[in-house]
Amino acid sequence: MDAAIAAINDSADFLGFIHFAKSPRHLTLNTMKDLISAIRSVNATIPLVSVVVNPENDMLETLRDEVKPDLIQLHGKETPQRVAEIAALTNIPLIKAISVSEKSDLDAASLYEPYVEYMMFDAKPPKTAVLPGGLGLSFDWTLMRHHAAAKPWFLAGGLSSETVAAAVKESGASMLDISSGVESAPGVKDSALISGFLRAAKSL
Ligand SMILES: O=C(O)c1ccccc1N[C@@H]1O[C@H](COP(=O)(O)O)[C@@H](O)[C@H]1O
Repeated sequence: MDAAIAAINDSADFLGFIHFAKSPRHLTLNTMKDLISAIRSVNATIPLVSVVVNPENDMLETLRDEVKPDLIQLHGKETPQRVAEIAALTNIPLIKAISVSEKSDLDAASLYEPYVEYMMFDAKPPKTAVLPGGLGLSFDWTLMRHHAAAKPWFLAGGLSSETVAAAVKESGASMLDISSGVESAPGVKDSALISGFLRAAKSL
């Protein structure tokens, strides 16, 4: 909660919460529900995002009916058809994350755009990685330069207050997403790092 308050005080535009058991940032749906409710009692307007990976319908129904985030971020290998189903099932605006290591990884993005509010482009994890994101890995940001997008998109992966200026310059991103770059240890958000990142990003 302290990190969320720090981010709100430093004018973050979104807050995200991870539901993925293998992650050091994992929150149960009950904990996420309580946290979302607590944050809404101090700030009713900041959009709150539940981050999930290849979710089953029963979990999505719990998100929709109990957790009630403003957005759901899909950070797995969901196909465009599955994203369409999730949009219809939840009626909650979606963010679809795409893993990128080369230009051709961007080709599929347009297939998702009819069903989502935002796209996200994150570094492709190594095959051996346990997590699909949150690894602090970046990709060649210049790949985004000529990407023709019909929906607004976030740049994610390996961002920090040190890298953000180059990331924005090279990618042309206007929306950024950060996780491990504002942590003092895996899963431990650091208010000073959050402030430093938001100051650096908003000064660009
Ligand atoms: O952070 C995690 O543990 C995680 C687990 C499962 C799916 C996504 C996850 N993180 C997301 O990955 C990107 C980039 O993170 P980073 O800045 O490179 O650490 C971001 O959207 C996280 O929310």
